[in-house]
Amino acid sequence: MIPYDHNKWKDFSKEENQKAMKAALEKVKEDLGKEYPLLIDGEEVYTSRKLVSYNPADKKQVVGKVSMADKELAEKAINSAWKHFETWRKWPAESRAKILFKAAAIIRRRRFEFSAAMLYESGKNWLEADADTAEAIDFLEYYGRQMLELDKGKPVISREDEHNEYFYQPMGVGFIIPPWNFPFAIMCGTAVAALVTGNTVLLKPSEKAPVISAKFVELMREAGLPDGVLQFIPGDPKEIGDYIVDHPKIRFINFTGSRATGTRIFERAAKVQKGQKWLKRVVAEMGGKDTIIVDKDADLELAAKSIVTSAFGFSGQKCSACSRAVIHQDVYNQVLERVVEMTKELAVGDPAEHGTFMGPVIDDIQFNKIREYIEIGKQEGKLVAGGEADDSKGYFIQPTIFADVDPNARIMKEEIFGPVVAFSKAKDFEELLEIANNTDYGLTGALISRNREHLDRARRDFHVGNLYLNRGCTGSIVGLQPFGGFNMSGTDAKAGGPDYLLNFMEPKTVSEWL
Ligand SMILES: NC(=O)c1ccc[n+]([C@@H]2O[C@H](COP(=O)([O-])OP(=O)(O)OC[C@H]3O[C@@H](n4cnc5c(N)ncnc54)[C@H](O)[C@@H]3O)[C@@H](O)[C@H]2O)c1
Ligand SMILES: N[C@@H](CCC=O)C(=O)O
Repeated sequence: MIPYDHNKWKDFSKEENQKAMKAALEKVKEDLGKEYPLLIDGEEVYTSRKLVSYNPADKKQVVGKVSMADKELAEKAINSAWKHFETWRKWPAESRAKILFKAAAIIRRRRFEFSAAMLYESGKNWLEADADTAEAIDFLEYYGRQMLELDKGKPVISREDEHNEYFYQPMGVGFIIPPWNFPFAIMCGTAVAALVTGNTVLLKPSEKAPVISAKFVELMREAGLPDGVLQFIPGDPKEIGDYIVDHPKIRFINFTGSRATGTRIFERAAKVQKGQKWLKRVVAEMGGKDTIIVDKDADLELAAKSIVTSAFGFSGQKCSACSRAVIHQDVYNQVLERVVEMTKELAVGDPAEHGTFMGPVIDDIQFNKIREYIEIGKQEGKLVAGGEADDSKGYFIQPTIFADVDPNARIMKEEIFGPVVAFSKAKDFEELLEIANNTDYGLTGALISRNREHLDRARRDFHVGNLYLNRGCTGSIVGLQPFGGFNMSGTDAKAGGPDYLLNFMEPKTVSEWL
């Protein structure tokens, strides 16, 4: 087998890629408004209640309608998943991995189509959508190979008359709860990690991006995933979320999303329910309040570029987004001016247009929340760019910068999840680090510096799960930068890393007296 290699992003300066993307956007347009079923026990189920998915760049355009599960259907899905666990867990690891490799191959052949579907549903621009599709392929290829390795177990010591073994086995039925912002990559990665390890799962997609999940389910079936292994149960999280999390027959939960939902799930899952025979395992990857710090001797052009791309890529709707820029006082004005200059050049508009840097935010809820934070920002700092918002057609917010913000201000501490970055000044490197570490979170961060001693200090003392030196703080790649954060950013499961699959397996020791 060829070794794992990260899928390179498409170069949209090439005419062939531009043509392919335009053709895919036209093709996918024909599918807009289509209805998608649930998948329970291998059967497609259409229900009368639907999640209606709208294009955030054109809120009248319906992307698709996805059937909704209720508690009764969720119960059916749990029972079916246990039934099929009995066969799936015995499949050879290699056969399970081959389904992932096949799925990756199908996506590669239809790459632009998946990206186009995501663009309509989530408002990602061409490059962000392509990177999301590439990451989904990476997860499939990487986890498939990781499983083949894990299947060998780990060596333990035997004795003369005693043979000892240590290996990993699947756990049972898992509940997969992805966010909407990496609607393909994270949804696919969190699901297939649990599947390739031999578990059966219930996948409840985000209500804000159910269509791309429905397409993923079609894809996995096409790739040969047997019936009943993946139960697809979109629905209202308020109606079925707690019910499934609390259910005594759920063995583990793989959640990615906000701190509020993650901590709720973590607490509820800790309670042992009547009839429950295990302690539930919970992976909860949550939010961030990520900082780029700039040292006095830094490459200032690199600093400005890193801040702009990390703060405003995909309208700041990444858990890794730079929402705080903390700059050494000696270079503060220069960096701020350059960032404002670059920001004013960003193309904001319809993501379907080639060349758009920033599309809309996902929906009215996020739109209103971000606008509220912009108002708070006006009290807490000096608005030096953006601040305007327009929801007449889609949910557009201009890239926004606040200067001279106190390190303890709300916009410096709370996750906004939108195109808003706050600037603070620090007197020396100690203070840069101190401010960087002053939130409840600990997901990503970056230091721009030419000082080797400071780079080494940051490596040890900048308390984030993903630290970047002399580059921006977004854009982790499967197998290259395993991803996950400290503190209130979650359980640090490190998606796309060599330890991730262990979250969905239990190690077993077998000792035989000879
Ligand atoms: N750390 C990471 O790797 C990572 C990656 C992507 C996004 N995020 C974070 O995710 C958040 C944005 O995503 P979001 O808006 O989809 O988050 P969210 O918490 O609103 O929703 C996440 C998922 O949880 C579900 N959910 C909501 N209530 C539930 C309940 N009671 N029981 C079960 N499921 C429930 C939702 O339907 C959705 O599928 C941000 O905070 C972002 O930082 C983190
Ligand atoms: N892994 C992504 C962030 C995922 C969260 O939104 C990045 O590194 O930018």
